Amino acid sequence: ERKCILTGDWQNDLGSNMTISAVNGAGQFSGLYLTAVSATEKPILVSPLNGSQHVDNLEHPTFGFTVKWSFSDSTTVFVGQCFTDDHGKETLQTMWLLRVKAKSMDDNWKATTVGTNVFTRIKVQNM
Ligand SMILES: O=C(CCCC[C@@H]1SC[C@@H]2NC(=O)N[C@@H]21)NCCc1cc([N+](=O)[O-])ccc1O
Repeated sequence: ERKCILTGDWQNDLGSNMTISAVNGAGQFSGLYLTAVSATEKPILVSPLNGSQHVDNLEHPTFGFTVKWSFSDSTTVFVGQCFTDDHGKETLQTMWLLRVKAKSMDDNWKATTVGTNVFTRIKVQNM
């Protein structure tokens, strides 16, 4: 009964922020991701994301998206589900895979890390 469309601004437990644009009829979306943490010394920059969510049954839809990091040769894919509590508060429960560029095939085994992130909506303070 409570709908969860991913459009809007989100923050996760690491303090990273993401803005998801309009979700089209097919459930596809794009957006921007500003990570609060990184595993590289390079300056962190806003990075593009693309993904899709289920829109057939909007109750607690699953989704996935890919962040192509603009400041390092690495990629993260997030997959998860949107949950809405009895007060209408939405959370995104996700797991991610971060793939870094291995120097050689010998280093391929250690090039992917996994983790979880929970996102909540950033409420825009009204004046
Ligand atoms: O750090 C990044 C980009 C930001 C990832 C932020 C993550 S995404 C999941 C989690 N959730 C969230 O919000 N932020 C974090 N790329 C790896 C850099 C790197 C490291 C090594 N190395 O360590 O060897 C080698 C080559 C490399 O290119």
